[in-house]
Amino acid sequence: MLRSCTAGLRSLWALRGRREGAARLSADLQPARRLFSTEKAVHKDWALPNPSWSKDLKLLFDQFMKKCEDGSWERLPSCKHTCTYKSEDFKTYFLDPQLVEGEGLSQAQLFTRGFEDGLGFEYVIFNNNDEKRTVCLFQGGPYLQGIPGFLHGGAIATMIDVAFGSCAAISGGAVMTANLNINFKRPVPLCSVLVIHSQLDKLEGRKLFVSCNVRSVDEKTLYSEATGLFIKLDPKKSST
Ligand SMILES: CCCCCCCCCCCCCCCC(=O)SCCNC(=O)CCNC(=O)[C@H](O)C(C)(C)COP(=O)(O)OP(=O)(O)OC[C@H]1O[C@@H](n2cnc3c(N)ncnc32)[C@H](O)[C@@H]1OP(=O)(O)O
Repeated sequence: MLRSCTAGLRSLWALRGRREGAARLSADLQPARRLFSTEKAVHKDWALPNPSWSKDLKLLFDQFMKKCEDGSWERLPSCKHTCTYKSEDFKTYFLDPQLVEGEGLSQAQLFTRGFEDGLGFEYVIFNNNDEKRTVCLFQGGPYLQGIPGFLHGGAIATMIDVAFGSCAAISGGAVMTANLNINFKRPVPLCSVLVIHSQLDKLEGRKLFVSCNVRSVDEKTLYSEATGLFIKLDPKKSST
């Protein structure tokens, strides 16, 4: 497995630079764009297949895109730079403009999108609004290694947080993680594809309780289970 990962690494480096092409604006993005209302049309969407995606990831992606056809599911676009966090919604809560658009932040980018193709976090999230749940398809690349040959627990936690964040934001708007609890049940082989099923369990005032399980592509292996608490930011409170 590691050998194929290393071989993949060589071809991945060859792909450097390809991702900075023109923005892809396809019709299937339109429903999800409602969440990202302040996004400029020029931002590239990273939650789309690239040559580093494994056959398994592409297959699952296609299956979920089919589910989007009747409108029950939607694919969430993903930006590398600030379109999510610089949204007007978040500015409301961070009254000090330095925090969201200070000069020192010109290089800021979303942590999970900061790697070259295939080396770090490759993922896409699909949302089912009626059922208040999301499915995140995630391929963890070689730069996310923890113990040799396996994904770092922090990388898994990060992906769970992102999946939870999306699930909670759909119901709560501008939310932040207050608590995460993860049970790591099996080590995850590096470069494998994971399916993270998240759901909103309870909404209690500003508190959104979410849970998820992390499984293999064939759903037979349960790698992790987690719960989280997200808090809808209160416009009357400044978070600074
Ligand atoms: C519209 C835009 C869409 C955008 C589309 C986004 C797509 C998304 C994709 C990316 C997704 C990335 C996902 C990364 C997400 C982070 O990485 S966020 C960064 C990590 N988190 C933080 O830094 C948060 C730090 N903590 C804080 O700032 C504050 O504690 C919080 C969470 C904002 C809450 O503060 P607060 O608003 O003052 O709330 P507070 O009154 O203290 O508590 C409210 C209630 O929650 C309870 N509570 C608060 N904290 C806890 C806790 N830890 N445990 C238990 N209960 C708690 C309180 O007891 C209280 O309960 P009640 O008394 O109401 O019953």
